Amino acid sequence: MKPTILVVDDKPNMTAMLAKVLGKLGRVVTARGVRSALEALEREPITVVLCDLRMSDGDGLEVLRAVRARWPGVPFILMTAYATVPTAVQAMREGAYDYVTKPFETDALKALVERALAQAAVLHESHEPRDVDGFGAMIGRSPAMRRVYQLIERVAPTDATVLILGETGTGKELVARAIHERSSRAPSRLVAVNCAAIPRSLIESELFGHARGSFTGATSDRAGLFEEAHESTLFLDEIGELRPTIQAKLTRVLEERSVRRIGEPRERKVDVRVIAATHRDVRGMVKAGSFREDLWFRLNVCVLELPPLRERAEDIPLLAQRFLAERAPHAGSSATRFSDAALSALNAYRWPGNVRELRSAVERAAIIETTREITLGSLPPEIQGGSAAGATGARDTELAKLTYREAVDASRAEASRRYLEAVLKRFFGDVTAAAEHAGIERESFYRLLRRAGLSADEFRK
Ligand SMILES: Nc1ncnc2c1ncn2[C@@H]1O[C@H](COP(=O)(O)OP(=O)(O)OP(=O)(O)O)[C@@H](O)[C@H]1O
Repeated sequence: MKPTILVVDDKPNMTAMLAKVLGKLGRVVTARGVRSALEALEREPITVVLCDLRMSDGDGLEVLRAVRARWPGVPFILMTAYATVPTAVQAMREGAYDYVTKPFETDALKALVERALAQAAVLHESHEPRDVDGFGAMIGRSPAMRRVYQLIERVAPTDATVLILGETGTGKELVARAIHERSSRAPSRLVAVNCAAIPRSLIESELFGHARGSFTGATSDRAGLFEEAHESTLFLDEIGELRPTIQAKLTRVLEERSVRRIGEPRERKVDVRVIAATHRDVRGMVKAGSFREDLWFRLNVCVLELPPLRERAEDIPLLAQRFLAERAPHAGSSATRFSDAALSALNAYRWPGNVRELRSAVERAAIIETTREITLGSLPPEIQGGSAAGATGARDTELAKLTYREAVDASRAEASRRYLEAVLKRFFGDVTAAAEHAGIERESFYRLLRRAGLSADEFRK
């Protein structure tokens, strides 16, 4: 549902200007005074109110009081001249979301309204969640996931920058796609980039583009991903991996809404909605000085946190069942359900690789299993855990059910995971050092980690 912004001012040129500026963020409804503002609030659902203080038929504070009393979830922003700032402070005490002093910068006002819209989305989330099993490609019916779905619905139609936080494999990319698909930018392709997978020396040119000859290897002019995502959405995954210099440049692009290719003096306007994601603790990084505070302020307009799978264990059987139903036919398996022991092992496991790890565990089990029921023995050893049936003896009989190729592939995957864990442990989660030691490119190392459902973070603690 598109958010509705109510703009209240008795000067027609002001309402017209604001309607134009805020039109990108949602539907704008205008009112010329206190009475017509209250009528609009009665008439239709309003998401955010932006209201002048002094109007010919009364005072903005009257509107504020009515909003606080009857629509308490609707953020209220007061517009005021410098001379009346004490009244604005009074308005804040009475529960206004914020105030702006006239004359104001339109960009700053837009950013403020965006924040208020995001706040309205968060408040809305506390309303009764609908009873659903999933949302688009996302599966899950836990209250935590239903809140995520509601937030997606609320922020999608706004142009607000969104930051998605969550451990590896929690579905950050799925969320980014869901937001894009529900936005007015959906007809254009979402441009996605994993910042950790691009070599450090290339990331600046990859994002912002370059002019021919601007560095060795720049043999032709090249547009960056920001330009490629013009009029669409740019998904910046693993944003916590960006170096401070790139963070600074990114902040500037978000502020100015224009990019400068490396080696080019001119600015190019871009209309891009940014959705960023990271599995890192950015708040901690800001405190530690490794993530720029100004970029954090730009990104935290709307923060969407995805819970780790172990904190929404009620979703595990549902996810496992769906993944099995999807996979079994392709794997030539007749398995349609899980044994009780297998289900309780799935429920008890910690899932450091979250949904991605669950999906690959189920897919692997579907290949191994020859009966109609996935048994404990078909699950990866770390998931079988300490349970007696999961002891090595049982594994050999399971192994014997496989073809040679399946058995070797499964052991290779296991050996790879054990090796990755061991080197990450040795280098305390420092991927660059671990990859160098392993003799593998950093990007390939990340790919292997993903495949194994591992996160370097686990080893940093
Ligand atoms: N709620 C969910 N329902 C169904 N599938 C999911 C869900 N969450 C994640 N997945 C699946 O898990 C895998 C990982 O998801 P995704 O790539 O979105 O995670 P991520 O958080 O972006 O991971 P990373 O931080 O490693 O990039 C994908 O195969 C995705 O389809």
